[in-house]
This record gives sequence, structure tokens and C-alpha cells, in this order.
Amino acid sequence: MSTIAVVGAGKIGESLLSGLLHGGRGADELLFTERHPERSAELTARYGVAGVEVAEAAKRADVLVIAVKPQDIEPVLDELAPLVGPDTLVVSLCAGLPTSLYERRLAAGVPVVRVMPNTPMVVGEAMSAISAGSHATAEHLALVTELLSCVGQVIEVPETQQDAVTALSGSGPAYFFYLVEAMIDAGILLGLPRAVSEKLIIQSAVGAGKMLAETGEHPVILREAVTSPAGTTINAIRELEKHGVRAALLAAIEAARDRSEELGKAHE
Ligand SMILES: NC(=O)C1=CN([C@@H]2O[C@H](COP(=O)(O)OP(=O)(O)OC[C@H]3O[C@@H](n4cnc5c(N)ncnc54)[C@H](OP(=O)(O)O)[C@@H]3O)[C@@H](O)[C@H]2O)C=CC1
Ligand SMILES: O=C(O)[C@@H]1CCC=N1
Repeated sequence: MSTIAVVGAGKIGESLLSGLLHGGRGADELLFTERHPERSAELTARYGVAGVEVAEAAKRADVLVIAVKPQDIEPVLDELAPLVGPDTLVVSLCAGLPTSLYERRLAAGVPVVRVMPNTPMVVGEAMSAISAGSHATAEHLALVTELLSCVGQVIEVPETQQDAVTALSGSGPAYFFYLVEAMIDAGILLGLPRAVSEKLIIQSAVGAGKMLAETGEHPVILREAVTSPAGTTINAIRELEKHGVRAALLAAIEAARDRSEELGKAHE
């Protein structure tokens, strides 16, 4: 039985704890660290998992999952540096932070795996991309894959692609939520009650997502099947093109990629 400690049980750290418990891990196999005692007590009450200091997590864990904001990494690395050796696997969920940062700051030979997950972890539908640092072996990657498979799907990518992955699937759920929010507003504009508009759009999003995942069809084919000649959908598509929605998405995702790169460079 390996002990997994999540350092920084905020939004993504808590999602992982909850997903691992859901996936069959025992509460006694898990630990977390949080800096506010009230938050720590709240998480222990909710999940039955013990909250500990970073130093204790470093001593007890076989796998240390780092889930603090990239801006908060320095004190965490200072604290971990004298305590973590090559027997502990470090898994970083932090946007932008390269495995080389951990390798430089922690003891020689510490294996590090960089992961970019996303919040659908809470419903077992995460997309996680993993990359090995220079001391991480195929066994370490297999262990991380096994852990993350409890909370969704996992792919391996070269670390050079992680900033793009962060912009695409790490932040991706936010773009879909934003779209759903705007479409619900459109329903309000057209005079529908909010509850009706929400139901129509959320179920349409779920249905479209399932079709994408289950039919194996290209999104263009699926969209064309909705777009009847001289019908309603093509009028909407014309407006989306006129307002540059496709170009806006390309620019938005490029900006997110740039920010991920910037977060990494701040620690060079
Ligand atoms: N949210 C998301 O969708 C995704 C986030 N990530 C990555 O996950 C990481 C966390 O993001 P997110 O969960 O959104 O952020 P949160 O701020 O919600 O979570 C980070 C948590 O870590 C705590 N923390 C900070 N420093 C320490 C410390 N020294 N010891 C213990 N706990 C500490 C924070 O406490 P405090 O409240 O005091 O700051 C906070 O509760 C980031 O690096 C982000 O890039 C990756 C993929 C998706
Ligand atoms: O916004 C962020 O920085 C984090 C990383 C990916 C998703 N959320």
C-alpha cells in the first residue's frame, strides 16, 4: 500500500482526493496539507483524510502530489528539499512548472512526473496529460497513470507540449462553462425562463459531449448533421463567423499557453 499526500488541497487537490476515494483508495492511504486549520478540518470532516504539515507529508508519503499555485511553489520546495529523496515520487500538477525546477531544487535522483489534469476529475472524467522528468522511470509513469485512471483518462505527452496542454485541456473546462453561460443568457434574451434555458443548454452540452466521445465522428460531421439547408443553424453559424469566434478561441488558447510558459520562467 502506498501513501499519497496532496500538498495544497485547494480546488484541484480536493478534486483529486475526492476522485481517488471514489476510485477505491482508502482514506488511510491518503494525506493532505493545507495552510489554514479551518480548511484542513473541513476536508478531514468531509473525506476522513488526515491533514498534516508539509514536513510530515514528506516523511510519510511514497507519492507527493504538489497542487499549490505556481506562485506558492518556492517555500514548498525549500521545505521539501532536505526531506525528500529518490524513494519518493514527486508529481506536480502545477501549471507551467517544469520537472527541471524540482530536479534542481530537490535531492539528486528524485523522480518527478509533471501532470496537467482538469477539474472534471470530480466526476471521474478528467483529462490528464503526464510527462516524465529525467529520473522518472516507466514504472513511475505507470503508477501515476494508475492513480489518475481512477479519475478519468490519461495520456503521455513530451514535456515540451505541457504548456499547450495546459492551455487546451487544463483550462478547457472553463471555456465550455463560459460558452454554456453565454448560451443560457441567450435563452433569457429570447424570453425563456432561466431554469428552462439552463436545462436546455446543459443537456445539449452533455448530449454533444457524449456524441463526440462515443460516435468517433469528427466534430465537423456532427455539426453538419445539425445544419439543415436554409435552416436555422446556418444563420447562427454565419453570426459566429462574422464575430470571429473561431479566431477568438485560437487567440485565447495561445494567450493561455503564453501564460503557462511565463509561470515556468518566473522560477528559472
Ligand atoms: N484549478 C484547475 O482547474 C487546475 C489547476 N491546476 C494547478 O493546480 C494547482 C492548484 O490550483 P487550484 O487548485 O486551482 O488552486 P487553489 O488556490 O484552489 O489551491 C491551492 C491550495 O494550496 C494551498 N497552499 C498554498 N501553499 C501551501 C503550502 N505551503 N502548504 C499547504 N498548502 C498550501 C492554498 O492555500 P491558500 O488558500 O492559503 O492559498 C490552496 O488551498 C496550480 O498549480 C494550478 O496550476 C492544474 C490543472 C487544473
Ligand atoms: O488557470 C490556471 O492557471 C489553472 C491551470 C489550468 C487550469 N487552471
